[in-house]
Amino acid sequence: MTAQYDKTPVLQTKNLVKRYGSVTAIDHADFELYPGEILAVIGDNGAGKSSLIKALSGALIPDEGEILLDGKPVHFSSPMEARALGIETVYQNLAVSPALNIADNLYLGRELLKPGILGKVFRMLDKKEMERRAKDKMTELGLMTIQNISQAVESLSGGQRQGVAVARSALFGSKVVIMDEPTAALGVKESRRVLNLIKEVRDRGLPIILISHNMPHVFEVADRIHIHRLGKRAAIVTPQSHTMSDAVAIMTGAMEVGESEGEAA
Ligand SMILES: Nc1ncnc2c1ncn2[C@@H]1O[C@H](COP(=O)(O)OP(=O)(O)OP(=O)(O)O)[C@@H](O)[C@H]1O
Repeated sequence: MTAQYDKTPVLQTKNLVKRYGSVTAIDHADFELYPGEILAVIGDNGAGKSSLIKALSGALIPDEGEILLDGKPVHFSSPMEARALGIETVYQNLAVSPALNIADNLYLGRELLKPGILGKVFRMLDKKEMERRAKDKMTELGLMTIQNISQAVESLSGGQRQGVAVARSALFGSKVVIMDEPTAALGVKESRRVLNLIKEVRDRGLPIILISHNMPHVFEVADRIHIHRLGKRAAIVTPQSHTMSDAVAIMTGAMEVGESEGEAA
């Protein structure tokens, strides 16, 4: 799926504000994610990226401003509420349970149950169906180098674990997948796999917000790059319009991007 910038943004903020005492972590921030794109969010430490992403994933309640999903205002008071509307987040510290197997991890907290014989009270886990669907999703994403769906996650490499977390987000995220530093803890080869996986998820129709400090990774996979500075968007650039050093200069305030260039926030 190619990016559709003429459509209504899938996820958007208008004038979003979050203050912690005297610190304004989100300062009237505007943000747009369009269908079919990988949007990278970059910024210096403390620029407010995490706060913005937390607001979009329901982990933080903003003080002011609006969040719109498919053009309609939404109010999340917990990550569960955002998830219920199709916004899945893959956190940096990987919410996978090492002792459980791959299929169980994919369905953790959202287990499938067998139709109840004794009504809804004593329903059993539908292990077979969970394994079947997990296998389908892992195969679809090209992740079935992981041989056995009932393999414990603790026996997987860091990249494979990240793959399980990404597969889970692709399985349940019906609107948006947010990935927070997905390659931060990975080696070169494993990062490559995860980057390919991110592109695969985008190509299958789910837009992605990628938060990363890794400029080469950002410039490799992003369709657009949202540069955050001092609590709000400083610019939108693309890997074609700007270099990595331009992006760093915009992040630090050494370069300003003017409206006339048509790329400014
Ligand atoms: N829970 C909190 N309480 C008080 N201040 C906070 C809290 N969370 C964030 N901040 C402050 O808000 C500002 C933005 O922080 P945030 O973590 O969103 O930035 P970031 O761009 O994600 O940084 P990093 O790249 O270092 O993770 C910082 O000044 C930070 O100290």
